[in-house]
Amino acid sequence: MTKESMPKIGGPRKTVEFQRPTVEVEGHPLSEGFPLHKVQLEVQTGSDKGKTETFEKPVIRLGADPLCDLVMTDPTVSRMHAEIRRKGDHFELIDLDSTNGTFFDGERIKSVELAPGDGFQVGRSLVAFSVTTEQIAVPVTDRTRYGSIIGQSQALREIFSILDRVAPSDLSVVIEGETGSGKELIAAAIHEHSSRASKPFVVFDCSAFPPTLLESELFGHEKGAFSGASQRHRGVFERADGGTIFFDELGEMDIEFQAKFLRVLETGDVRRVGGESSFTVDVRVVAATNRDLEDLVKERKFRQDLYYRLAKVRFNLPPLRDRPEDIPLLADHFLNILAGEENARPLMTEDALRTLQAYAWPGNIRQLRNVIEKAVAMCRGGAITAEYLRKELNFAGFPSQQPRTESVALPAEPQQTLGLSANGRLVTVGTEIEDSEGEPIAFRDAKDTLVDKFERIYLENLLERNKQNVSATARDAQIDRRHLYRLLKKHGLMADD
Ligand SMILES: Nc1ncnc2c1ncn2[C@@H]1O[C@H](COP(=O)(O)OP(=O)(O)OP(=O)(O)O)[C@@H](O)[C@H]1O
Repeated sequence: MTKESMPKIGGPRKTVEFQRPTVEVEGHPLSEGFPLHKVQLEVQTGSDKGKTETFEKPVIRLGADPLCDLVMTDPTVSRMHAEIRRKGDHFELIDLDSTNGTFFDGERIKSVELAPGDGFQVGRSLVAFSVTTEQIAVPVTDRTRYGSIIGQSQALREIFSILDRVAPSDLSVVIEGETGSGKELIAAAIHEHSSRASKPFVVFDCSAFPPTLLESELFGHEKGAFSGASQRHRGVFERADGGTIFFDELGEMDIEFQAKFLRVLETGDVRRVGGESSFTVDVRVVAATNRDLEDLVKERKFRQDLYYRLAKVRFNLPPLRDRPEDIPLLADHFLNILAGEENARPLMTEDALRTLQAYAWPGNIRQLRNVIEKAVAMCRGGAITAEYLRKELNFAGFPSQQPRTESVALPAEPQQTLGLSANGRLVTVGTEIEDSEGEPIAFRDAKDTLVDKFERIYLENLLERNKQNVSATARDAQIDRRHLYRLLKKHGLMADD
């Protein structure tokens, strides 16, 4: 390694520009506030005439029972008479087998879709239904924890604030972020903080099934529906009824299948493969992707209507290297949970912590956890030192494994280079700030170019070291094999098939 490319660990850290996470709620940036939809019910006739209440809940129950949300004294109203359910953008009025019935447009109904401005009748009382939308400013919370998600960076605290609002609603959520950055953990926390918490949370990896199997995996199949279908199979939607489905790697879902998927999301009606009739399910959807879905939509690899249906709330979860402030808390948390007994917990020196904060973490928090797990075993009861970590993180001797040098993304010194030494080669990647026309390059574009170059060099070298063995390369890089395949394809290092 040349002197120039030696990392300066423990030196003063220059300020790296804080990148706000992109958080959009129903297409509006969070900075414009959070649109909160409230349902308003006004009783217009009968003994409760004039009673007006607003609700934020996904299910509003009307009846004579004091446990109902809108409690009515009209003697023709049953104890649990009817309920209004929010289903994504829609609202449904459902009669709960009341004695005197629920009426809409003069007809007794079992269930009907309600639009703002509609009126309906429970027993003899007429009720007006409306929806109000308020823009609510979302302050950044002081909390450093949301369920089991830990972090104190401004990015995470903003996300905690929005989760506070979003989790109890039934809004579908799309989380974008690199592998290992905590997308599944956020999905699980959303479920745990919703009224669905006691119902199933089912994870479905869209990249794990070929297009031909997607339908039977998601919707189930009847016995004999196709050769090999020796039993009736309950699909993911059926198993998750009442709960939440987390669709991981959503960007990988076969485009042909997306129309069917969207139909089920819109209607809640599922038909098993080979089945004669359909049944209704009620699920909330949280999805994750490490690709930019908007780009996929532009490239016509992802349906726009499905994107709009799912991305009611969209988070961009920043990679760990962009939120080093989270590392001390995360390191402490992992030391606590991984050390077992207190006296087995090694100390972490300040220099060691700074080393962790200077490192680029291609495998994000998953990799941090793995490194600490190993350190706990190796340094049992002693100290985790910067020296140990440097060795450990340099173990493969590859570029990304080097702790970050101060020359990365330093706005004041734009022409500095990131020296990457691998297999005796010195690779220099410029952090250009101007294009060939002399026009400034946006921070994001410059960073993407640099990261692309880095990914390619890193993968080429690691593959070479592992004699092109993909499994070994994924293991050394501490990334998921499927993610590695995608990166290899992206950089043309592997044939498409
Ligand atoms: N903020 C956090 N606090 C505590 N643990 C975290 C945090 N973020 C991630 N983790 C832990 O890091 C590991 C990886 O997280 P997770 O599986 O949620 O990432 P992911 O983005 O879904 O990854 P992939 O894209 O590869 O599926 C898990 O063990 C998770 O518990």
